[in-house]
Parts: sequence; structure tokens; C-alpha cells
Amino acid sequence: MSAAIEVRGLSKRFGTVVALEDVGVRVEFGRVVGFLGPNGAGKSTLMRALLGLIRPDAGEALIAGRPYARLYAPGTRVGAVLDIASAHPRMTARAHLCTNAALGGAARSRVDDVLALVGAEPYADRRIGTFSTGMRQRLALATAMLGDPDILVLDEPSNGLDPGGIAWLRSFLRGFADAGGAVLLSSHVLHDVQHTVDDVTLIDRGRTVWAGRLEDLVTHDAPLEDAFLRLTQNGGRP
Ligand SMILES: Nc1ncnc2c1ncn2[C@@H]1O[C@H](COP(=O)(O)OP(=O)(O)OP(=O)(O)O)[C@@H](O)[C@H]1O
Repeated sequence: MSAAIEVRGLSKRFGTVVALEDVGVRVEFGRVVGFLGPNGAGKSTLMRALLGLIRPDAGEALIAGRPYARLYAPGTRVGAVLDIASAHPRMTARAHLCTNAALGGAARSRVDDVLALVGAEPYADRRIGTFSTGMRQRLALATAMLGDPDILVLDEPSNGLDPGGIAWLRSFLRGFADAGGAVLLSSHVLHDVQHTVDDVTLIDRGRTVWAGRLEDLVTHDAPLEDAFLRLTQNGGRP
């Protein structure tokens, strides 16, 4: 069986900026992979290439063995949270979800399911323009889950979530993977990542600096943050 996500040899330049140079990442079903790196390391660029939003200069990015553009009913295979600002501010959360359900071919009944799933029912009928960052994150995740996908690609999904929201997201992702799903997750909240992921791919300035199982990177007396600071240039500091 194909891996849920398989990225090999991905390279991408923007003008003179090398965003990615020969980067790979693999996510098996049943696993949560932390895709980590300092600001500007190339994480969002790889995720965007994986979802067919930008064209890489070299390499391939496959979801369940196919490029995103060749997936049949992609919303039922992969859900993504990339840009939480993309929803229309004058729409209510419910209207946004109904529109996305119709566009993606999901049943209307999924709207109530995903609102309940992310705990967004109390503000389902409010305009998105009035939402806090955490409310937007929950709505973005609800949108990603509309098609009931078995693969999730999440760019900093805990950004703006309160402690209860972060704990909820952690257990949601664990349950999702334990039920056979696959998650590629970027985050800067390393103590949370350490309790969420099975595997880590760490990149710095567009290049892979470490990839493998979390337990091979982190020990009891050396948390993930220590490994991150040791392996990345200046530990991400300017
Ligand atoms: N559309 C673009 N045009 C020009 N440069 C870009 C573009 N998108 C990304 N870059 C550059 O590519 C590099 C990688 O950016 P990217 O957003 O992938 O990093 P990131 O790891 O997601 O960072 P962060 O943790 O800050 O979100 C950066 O130098 C960024 O400025």
C-alpha cells in the first residue's frame, strides 16, 4: 500500500530564495508526523506543493500514491488547514461550511457533524469576521473534516487555540491516527508537538536536518526543544 503522504526530492526557489532543496517527508497511515523548522524554513511551501497550490521545480509530492491533482474526490481523501484567513468575513461559520460542503460534494448533514466535532456550535451562526484566532482555527479544521478524509495536512493548527483547545486538538489528532488516519503537522509549540507526534522531520533553510522517530530524537532529560535548538542554525534566532 502507498504511504499516506510521500514527498521526495522536493526543490522550490522563489527568485533567488531557495525555499526547499531536495526535501522529503513520509507519513504512514496511523502516524502523526511533526514537520518542524524555524521561521522561513520551507514548511508551508512543502505543504502548498503537496496540495497542488504551487508547482515545485523538482521532485514529487504524492497523497495516497498520486499527485493531489489526480486524486478522485480529493476532499474525501485529504483535509488541509493552511490559511485560516481565507473564509469570507461576512459569512457565518455555518454558511461557510454549507458552501464548502456543496463545492466538495459532502452531505449537508456533515456540517452539523463537523461543527460538533470541533466544538464550534456556540458560534456557528455568527459572522466569521467577528471570530477570534482560535475560533477561526476550529472553523478551518471543521472545513478540512467536511469530506471525512483519512489524511490531514495542518499548518500550525494550534495557533491561537486556548489551553483547552490545544489539549482537545492533541487528543483529536491521536484518535484520528489511531483510527488509521495520517497527519502531517507543522507547529512551533514544541512541548505540545512532543506529546502529539510519532515521527519528526526537521528542516532548516530549505534542507532536511533530521528525520525519524520522535523517540530517537528526544530523551527524558533532553526535550524536543533542545534537539531543535541543537540541530537548527542559531536555533531559529535571528
Ligand atoms: N510566494 C512566495 N514568494 C517569494 N518567497 C516566498 C514565497 N513563499 C515563500 N517564500 C519564501 O520561502 C521561504 C520559505 O517560506 P515558508 O513560508 O515555506 O516557511 P515556513 O517554514 O512555513 O515559515 P513559518 O514558520 O514562518 O511559517 C521563506 O524565505 C519565504 O520568504
